[in-house]
Amino acid sequence: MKIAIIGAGNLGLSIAKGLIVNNAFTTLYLTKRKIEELQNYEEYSNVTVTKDNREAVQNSDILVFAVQPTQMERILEEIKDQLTEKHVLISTVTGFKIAAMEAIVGQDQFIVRSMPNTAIAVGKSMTCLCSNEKGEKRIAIAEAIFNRLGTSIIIPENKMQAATVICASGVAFWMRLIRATTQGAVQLGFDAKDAQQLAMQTCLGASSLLIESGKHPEEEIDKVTTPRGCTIEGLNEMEHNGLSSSLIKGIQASFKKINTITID
Ligand SMILES: NC(=O)C1=CN([C@@H]2O[C@H](COP(=O)(O)OP(=O)(O)OC[C@H]3O[C@@H](n4cnc5c(N)ncnc54)[C@H](O)[C@@H]3O)[C@@H](O)[C@H]2O)C=CC1
Ligand SMILES: O=C(O)[C@@H]1CCC=N1
Repeated sequence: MKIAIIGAGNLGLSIAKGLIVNNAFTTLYLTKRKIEELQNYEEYSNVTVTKDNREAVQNSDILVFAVQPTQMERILEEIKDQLTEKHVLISTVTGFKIAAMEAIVGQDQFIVRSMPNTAIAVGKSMTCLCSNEKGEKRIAIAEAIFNRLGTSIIIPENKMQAATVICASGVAFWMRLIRATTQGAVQLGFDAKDAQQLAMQTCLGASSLLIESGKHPEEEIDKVTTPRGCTIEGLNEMEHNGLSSSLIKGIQASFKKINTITID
């Protein structure tokens, strides 16, 4: 596959790392305004680093757009006359709807909207996908890419905003929970390194239990909470202080914010 990542910033480079580690491309173009920051990638013989989006589009089939929402319109305008039947456009751009892309490049393009997360760098992204009508014929290509770099599901476009919060912002939410657990472990006497390892691996174990068993979290919680034991004591104290409520309110705030970020 000849892939171009238009906008090799935080997410674009995470995708590039995942593609490189998994050897999942024939050629890879990385574009960015300040390409000096991408020097490390020039050592790969099949990776090209350039400021020239048009060169990247001309020499690639799969175009992954990973620019800020306010940059997307200009970039689509810049490359639209180069699009041919070989191209599949995969946008990761938050809040930028398929109709807005079609308004610029036309409906007769294979358009996929995706919402991956930065765990794509280590092949563990939860990615949500949807497409325009024409894109339905090639969404399988996007699925193949994202399944190689994690797990993907196809959802209706009207759920992409929610998917952004849960999957993309979600990485930051879980990181903060791991960080807070680490701080607690340090207070209980572990050094910082051990504390983080305990927090990370316990998080991975909890998640793996659910993924492999298909069970509800409360069923697993019941197995841990000894009556009158320390776990229920801690859990109830957390809930009295608003743990679940705080998370849910944060998710709502994040969701509402997306309505404004293409306008700022
Ligand atoms: N960071 C994340 O975890 C996620 C981000 N997203 C979305 O992906 C998009 C990118 O996000 P980030 O990587 O965080 O942003 P970023 O700001 O780190 O990356 C954007 C990149 O685009 C480059 N760029 C700007 N104008 C350009 C142009 N004309 N041609 C080529 N490159 C250009 C910038 O130099 C920058 O490196 C955003 O729309 C964001 O909402 C979606 C899911 C997760
Ligand atoms: O924070 C943001 O706006 C972007 C979208 C999801 C992750 N990062």
